[in-house]
Amino acid sequence: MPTPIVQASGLSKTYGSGETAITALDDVSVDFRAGELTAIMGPSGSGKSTLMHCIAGLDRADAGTVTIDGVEITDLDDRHLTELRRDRIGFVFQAFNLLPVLTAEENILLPLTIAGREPDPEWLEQLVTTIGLGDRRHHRPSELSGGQQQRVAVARALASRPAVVFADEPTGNLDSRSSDEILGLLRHSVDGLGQSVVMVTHDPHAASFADRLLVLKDGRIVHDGPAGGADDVHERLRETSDPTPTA
Ligand SMILES: Nc1ncnc2c1ncn2[C@@H]1O[C@H](COP(=O)(O)OP(=O)(O)OP(=O)(O)O)[C@@H](O)[C@H]1O
Repeated sequence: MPTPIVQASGLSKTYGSGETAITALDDVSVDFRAGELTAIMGPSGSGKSTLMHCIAGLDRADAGTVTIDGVEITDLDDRHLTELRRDRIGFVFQAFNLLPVLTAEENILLPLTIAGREPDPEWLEQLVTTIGLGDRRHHRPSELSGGQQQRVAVARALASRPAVVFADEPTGNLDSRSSDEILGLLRHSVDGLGQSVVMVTHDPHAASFADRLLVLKDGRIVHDGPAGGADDVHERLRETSDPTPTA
């Protein structure tokens, strides 16, 4: 078995203290393999964002360890953690977070520009071709549709050829057609470009694009298996939800 690209072990995180304390993560251990698209689902408040933020080095867990691409991030100081995030991790959020004064292509290159790194021209061309913007690569975000803006955000996340891309509700702001384009793009980034993606979503249809489905509940993983189709995802969510109260 190849070494996982992300390994999390014994992650726990509690917000607040005393009677009002909330356990957002309760001793979670999970590995993410390279070359896979994983969907993380679960009810509101089940700990999805907290898990993603802790494994992506955006937040620190109270206990446990996280290793990304062979580097244990738990021990890194803030400066090295920032560098690792910049160089080895791609992020896609629900809000596209593009800089309005830059063109699409400049936005894609921004993380490399900030890092003082030269883009790999072949990779850049492949990305721009993949997101299918054509001449619009020189347009500003305000001149692009929401779906096009998110395609730019996906290309930006992939620009540094990261070890892993974390996507938090990447289709939350999009209509169904644009959503499918973004999900197809994330799928292609895995199948065609050899990338690894971990995606938080509320949408069973979005999760059906994944290879693997994790379901969280009360800060614990209650299901881990192949994603299957949207009906299978619905069924896994039903199985892991609270039983309907019978009065
Ligand atoms: N900064 C915070 N301060 C206090 N409690 C928090 C904080 N962030 C999250 N929580 C709590 O931790 C628990 C897990 O939150 P988290 O945002 O990880 O859940 P989620 O599954 O991503 O929810 P959603 O689907 O609504 O985004 C929730 O009970 C939430 O209220």
